[in-house]
Amino acid sequence: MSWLLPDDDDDVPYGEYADHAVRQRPNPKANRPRTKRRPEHADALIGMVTAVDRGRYTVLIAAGADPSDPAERSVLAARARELRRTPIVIGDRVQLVGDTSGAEGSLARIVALEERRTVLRRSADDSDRLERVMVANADQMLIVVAAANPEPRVRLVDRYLVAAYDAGIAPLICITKVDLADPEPFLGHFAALEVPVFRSAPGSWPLDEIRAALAGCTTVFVGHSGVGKSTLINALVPDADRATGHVNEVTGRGRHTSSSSVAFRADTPGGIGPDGAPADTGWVIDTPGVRSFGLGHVTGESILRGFTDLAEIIDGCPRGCSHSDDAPDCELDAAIADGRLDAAGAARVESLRRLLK
Ligand SMILES: Nc1nc2c(ncn2[C@@H]2O[C@H](COP(=O)(O)OP(=O)(O)OP(=O)(O)O)[C@@H](O)[C@H]2O)c(=O)[nH]1
Ligand SMILES: [Zn+2]
Repeated sequence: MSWLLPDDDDDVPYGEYADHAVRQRPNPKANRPRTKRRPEHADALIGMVTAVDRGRYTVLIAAGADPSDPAERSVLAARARELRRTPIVIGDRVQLVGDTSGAEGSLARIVALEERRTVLRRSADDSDRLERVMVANADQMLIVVAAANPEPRVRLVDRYLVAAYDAGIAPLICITKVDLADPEPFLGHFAALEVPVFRSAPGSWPLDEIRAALAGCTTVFVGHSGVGKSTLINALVPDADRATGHVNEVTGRGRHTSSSSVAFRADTPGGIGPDGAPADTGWVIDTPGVRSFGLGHVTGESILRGFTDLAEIIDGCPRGCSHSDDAPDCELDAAIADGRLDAAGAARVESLRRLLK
């Protein structure tokens, strides 16, 4: 598929993602008892990667995960040689052996990767079919966009939405700086998608609403530099200490004030997780390296995953239908014409077609 030019801004190189560009396929062996597959790692502990820095992984071992030491702790780890070509990213669940005490100077070893629930990917640019894994196991993507300064762009938000739908991650939008401009005309472009929207301004930050949405989930925050993403994360996670920058008056861009992806635990007091169980925390993943996504690896099929409500109609399309405006005999057109889709449904088709372009 074709895409407009990728974003104009300077992206940090993705050294930390550049391990090896392979699509992770569900591992058919993942459900077998671990002892059968890797007898030598039968007593491995499972932890979650919360930070990656030059070949060293910070892995959180949850309270109770280790019968011999039930305390929660962060452990520094290196990857085992056999995993050399496997990308390990923030959010990955990994098996750890070796010194998992987390003591000063200790180093554990990552010997295996658990199956991923979701994978957020990017390509270097839109013509690149190779993909890099950016974040694993995120449930949601919070797209942070400013009502002004920098000026919001529909196309950029569309691109984030495409990346989210492709990954099987539910999108949310937080529009900041609504003190500077009326956000509604911009938000109108996304109304048909029914993405939850939070409106934010100094003094009226929608922190309680955002916390409620974060509870029990892993949410990756994305946004153009200068939109106020770090300001928001600092408010949600007081000890995150994300550096906030200033928007350059001339270019409207922010400085790249933070440079590595990190997962933070946000308190979500009284929250309810997606499974209906009480959840007093949620994970926030900040991705400063991601100013734009190369979407060369994305297919129309994968975007359609975000439009399950249209799936039944699309089943009636001719084989190989692109579902675009000019696709002959696309069933979506028929459904609009005969009233199976109402005005809201038609608007949703229009949004889908914009994303498919
Ligand atoms: N007027 C207004 N300014 C805001 C708002 N939110 C953040 N800012 C300001 O916008 C500037 C950029 O905010 P940051 O939080 O550093 O933006 P960022 O998206 O994290 O940018 P990078 O750190 O470059 O990735 C700072 O000067 C903030 O104080 C808002 O709701 N209204
Ligand atoms: Zn079609």
